[in-house]
Amino acid sequence: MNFFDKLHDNIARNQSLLFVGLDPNPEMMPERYASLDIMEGLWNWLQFIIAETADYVCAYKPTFGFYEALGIPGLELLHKTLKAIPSHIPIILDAKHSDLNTSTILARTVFTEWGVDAITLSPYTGQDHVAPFLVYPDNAVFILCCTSNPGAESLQQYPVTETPLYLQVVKESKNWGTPEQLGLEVGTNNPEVLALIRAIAPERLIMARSIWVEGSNLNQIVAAGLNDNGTGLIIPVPQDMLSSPQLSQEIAALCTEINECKNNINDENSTCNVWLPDVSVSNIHPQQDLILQLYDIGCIMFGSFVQASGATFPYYIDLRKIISNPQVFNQVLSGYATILETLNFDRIAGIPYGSLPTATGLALRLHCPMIFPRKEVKAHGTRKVIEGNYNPGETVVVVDDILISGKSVMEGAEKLKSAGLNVQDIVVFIDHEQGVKNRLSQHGYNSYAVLTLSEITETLYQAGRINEGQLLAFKEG
Ligand SMILES: O=P(O)(O)OC[C@H]1O[C@H](OP(=O)(O)OP(=O)(O)O)[C@H](O)[C@@H]1O
Ligand SMILES: O=C(O)c1cc(=O)[nH]c(=O)[nH]1
Repeated sequence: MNFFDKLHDNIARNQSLLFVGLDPNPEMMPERYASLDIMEGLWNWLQFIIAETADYVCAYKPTFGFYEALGIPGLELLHKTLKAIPSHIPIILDAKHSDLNTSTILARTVFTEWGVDAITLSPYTGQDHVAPFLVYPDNAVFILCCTSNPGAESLQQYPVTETPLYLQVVKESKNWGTPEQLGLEVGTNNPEVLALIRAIAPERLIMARSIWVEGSNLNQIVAAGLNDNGTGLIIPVPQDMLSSPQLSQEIAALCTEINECKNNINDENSTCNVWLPDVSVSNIHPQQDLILQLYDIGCIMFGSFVQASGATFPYYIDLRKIISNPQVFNQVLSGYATILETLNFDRIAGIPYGSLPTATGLALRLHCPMIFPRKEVKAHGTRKVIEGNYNPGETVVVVDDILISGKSVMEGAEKLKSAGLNVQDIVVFIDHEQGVKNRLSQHGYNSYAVLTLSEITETLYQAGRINEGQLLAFKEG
């Protein structure tokens, strides 16, 4: 089970948004363990914390640095601790790792050997450093975008008047991984900061930190951090509580308090206008995150472009770029897969060249053989029109990236039909609309699209990515 599902199962099972830090910090170890050898004292304390809290948490978060600081016995203690955590509870290793050369090996070690579910990472070394952790589909990362350290403010808030760096980190990191694989670590007790981040990242899981300082308003923090569905936020148990001999009673009470707070907010939908930024959250498209990422990686361009049909449009949609962004590519494949799973077929055919990587990805994801009709037949070699093996009479689903006039998919489908294959269903990522589906239907094809061009343009407009003039350019095509 992937991290996201495991976390949500546990939130539901324990009715808790709380996560507990499992930190063998000798300075915080309660007096009652002081007579023991230090490693034994820390181990007893950690076991006590797990036993007392396992029914009240959604996740555990061991901090790597505390274990490292104890040397070899510390690493042994980490392994014992990881093993002692009940297997249904997800583990977030707090490593804030950002050492480029070691990412690949550390990702493999923590995810495949240590059984860690998620890890915290620093963003400063960019996607290059995060990507090695995201090749494990069942695991996740939390990107540190903001801390409560006073000394960090001059960096985080820079430049004060425009988008401060911490919000830029949020925007940028959204391009690195899917909402299921990439969450945000947010250290603040300021609900305004949390609300600004939530407005930019409505779909991301937020791991709150540093909220338990004097004067914090729990209700405002929870209201600012929850997403539109009243979820998407996990909250730390205060460090002091973990030293208490009555830990289970105290954490149960805190859990109840947070749930009451959450339920009241969700019931009243009482997000407070005083600190909610002026961002419209109504009518958010379920694929908003993906649409914005496609725009941000340059798949949607403005300018005078000649189309395959010979017409000139004031824009061009270039979905070929997705292959260079594995996270985006993966989400695009999921969009297609949701439709393909409802259809019956023996093989998948991609339309060259743009859709060959997509068809390949889908063939691998759905464990289905692939073929493709060639664009041009070679004058050497086998001179085949269709590449790949197939048997006449089989049913083929055709996959292409975009329907503009529908000419390319129909030509491809005709080649497949000439070889004795049945083609009825055509699945594309974007339907340019303008009646092309009807045209395909008149030729006997059912067509399905993950997104329509108008859904994309409306979403980009609402999110402020394109202006009115650009919106009109799309509408008037
Ligand atoms: O509906 P249509 O009017 O046919 O336009 C859409 C087609 O155009 C593009 O391919 P293109 O011809 O640019 O070739 P490529 O994929 O090889 O780059 C795109 O990949 C579609 O297949
Ligand atoms: O050739 C076209 O018409 C065309 C292809 C494509 O990928 N995107 C687009 O906007 N037009």
